[in-house]
Amino acid sequence: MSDTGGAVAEESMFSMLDLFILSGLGGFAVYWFFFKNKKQEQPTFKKLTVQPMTGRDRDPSFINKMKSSGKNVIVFYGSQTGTAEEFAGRLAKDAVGYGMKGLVADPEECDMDDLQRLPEVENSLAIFCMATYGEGDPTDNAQEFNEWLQNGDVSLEGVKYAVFALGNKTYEHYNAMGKFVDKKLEELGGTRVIEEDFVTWREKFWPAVCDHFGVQATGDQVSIRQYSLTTHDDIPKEKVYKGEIARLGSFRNQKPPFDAKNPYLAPVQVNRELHKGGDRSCMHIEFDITGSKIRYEAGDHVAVYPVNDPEIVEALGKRLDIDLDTVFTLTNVDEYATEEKEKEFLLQLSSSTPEGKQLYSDWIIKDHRNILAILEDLPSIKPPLDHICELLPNIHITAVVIKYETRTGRIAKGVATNWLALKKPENGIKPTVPIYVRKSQFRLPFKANTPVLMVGPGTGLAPFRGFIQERHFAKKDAQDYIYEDELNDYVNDGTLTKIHVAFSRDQEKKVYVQHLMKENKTEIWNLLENGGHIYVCGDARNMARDVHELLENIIVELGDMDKAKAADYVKKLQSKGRYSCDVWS
Ligand SMILES: Cc1cc2nc3c(=O)[nH]c(=O)nc-3n(C[C@H](O)[C@H](O)[C@H](O)COP(=O)(O)O)c2cc1C
Repeated sequence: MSDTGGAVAEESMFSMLDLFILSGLGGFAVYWFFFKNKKQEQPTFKKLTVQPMTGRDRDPSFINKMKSSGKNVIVFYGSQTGTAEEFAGRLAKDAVGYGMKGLVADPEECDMDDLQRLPEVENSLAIFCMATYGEGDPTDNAQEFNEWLQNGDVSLEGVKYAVFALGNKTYEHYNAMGKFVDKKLEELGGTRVIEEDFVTWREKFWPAVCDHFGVQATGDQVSIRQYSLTTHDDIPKEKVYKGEIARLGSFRNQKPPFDAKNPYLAPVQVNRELHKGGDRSCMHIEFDITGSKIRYEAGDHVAVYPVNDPEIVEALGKRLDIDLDTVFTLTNVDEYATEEKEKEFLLQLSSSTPEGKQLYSDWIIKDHRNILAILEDLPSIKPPLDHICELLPNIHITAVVIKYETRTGRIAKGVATNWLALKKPENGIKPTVPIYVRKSQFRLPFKANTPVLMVGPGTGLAPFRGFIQERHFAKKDAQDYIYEDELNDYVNDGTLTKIHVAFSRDQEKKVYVQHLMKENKTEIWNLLENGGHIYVCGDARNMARDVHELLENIIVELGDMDKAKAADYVKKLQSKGRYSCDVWS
């Protein structure tokens, strides 16, 4: 196979769709690689069930685990918000259709030195589903693996691997982590190659595995669903998970250290509106972390685990005739659609053909159909409850309350923000929210008097408040002018030299940060030449790109350089930590 270039796609609702049938969907920008050597040996193919390896049955030797459970495919994931983890689960399940046995593993819970021993398992294959964050950084659970690869003093001779990278094209360091893992594994001994979006990738992947091992697929159209429902009415309430992330009872019995798998139930101290009118809402929320031993530094990220809108959950239960208090465990199922037409439609929707991708983009993405909307519009579809639970959307954090009308006339609401909006302290009672803190590279320069330029439209202002407060301590139109009084105070006391505000939502005069930067180009150039730092926070898709382009243009004009030299100048700023971006799309 060869590298075909150009991965695709936007953020999506991938998780919902596969729900009904098939192999994945075009949804994520995916970059993948695969080995190319052909071997003749025959693997032993048996039927299997896939079990995730969790912290509870922790044996850091995944080789022992593979041997004892008879698995020959191990799928590692580097995941922050669950997408890569979900992909890993799907790939491990896929293996069934090809008579192989799959195991999902979190690199953080494994001794990665064991990778050298993979050839001890007959016909073995390691797949890596890796997401990228920040400035090409690994996810939290892949940090150690990243360092292990960087040290790179092992031989992976004989290790067959495939890397499947998850990312988003709007970021400069597109799929950096996946690319790095692939490159490193190859340097250490492995091989591969192909690059595609997930739908196409998955279709080509398993035939390629069969080809590699010189065997044939079973030919059966294996349903992706592995599990059916067994309900229980004899399990005591305290033995049932009620939203805890990993440890049963961890919400009742809170123990530090707090992290992604053990979030802290932080009391909401303040929840107030920042906009001074209009119908948009931007929340300011303060969590009390006293006594939690959580360390927060300006620039770090706070992650929140929200709960789904009870109205949607209730409607889903009703639509599927499910008692939502059911306690259940899982084992295998088949088809869900009884109407042949609806089945055909879903098959087309999830196919890798251009028409399938177009339909997906139109019917799912542009119409903003969530799980409930899909089920409402395709009445013959009856997936089991456990599958729905597996596929509920992941968490995204923003302080602007998301609510809009879709093309089908439904009101779509952001899960996290609408849930958070209700978390208001009242009469001395503070509602709690499961959170954890993720360290970031977004930091003020060490020297307190280094000049800095901070570009942060909208909620991009958030980390800068932390920065300004830090400096403040060291020193000892608009409806959406958020934190106006606070910022003016900082100008008055000299913590900030200047504030330029742009109101892009102003109907008459739309001003963007880019315009203001252009107007103040001399000031920016002087700041750069005097060792200043630039920070950009907020929208990655347009704003951060435009700002980058604009910086280069300012340098071309005032630094009297050609475009290539200016680009170089900016690269140097980045590598010296003088130009940092914390952006999202
Ligand atoms: C704050 C943030 C930063 C990101 N940075 C990058 C990046 O630098 N490069 C990239 O290719 N994708 C980037 N992404 C996209 C994610 O890698 C992508 O959404 C991925 O599917 C997330 O996988 P996960 O849910 O398993 O964590 C970023 C996403 C967020 C929310």
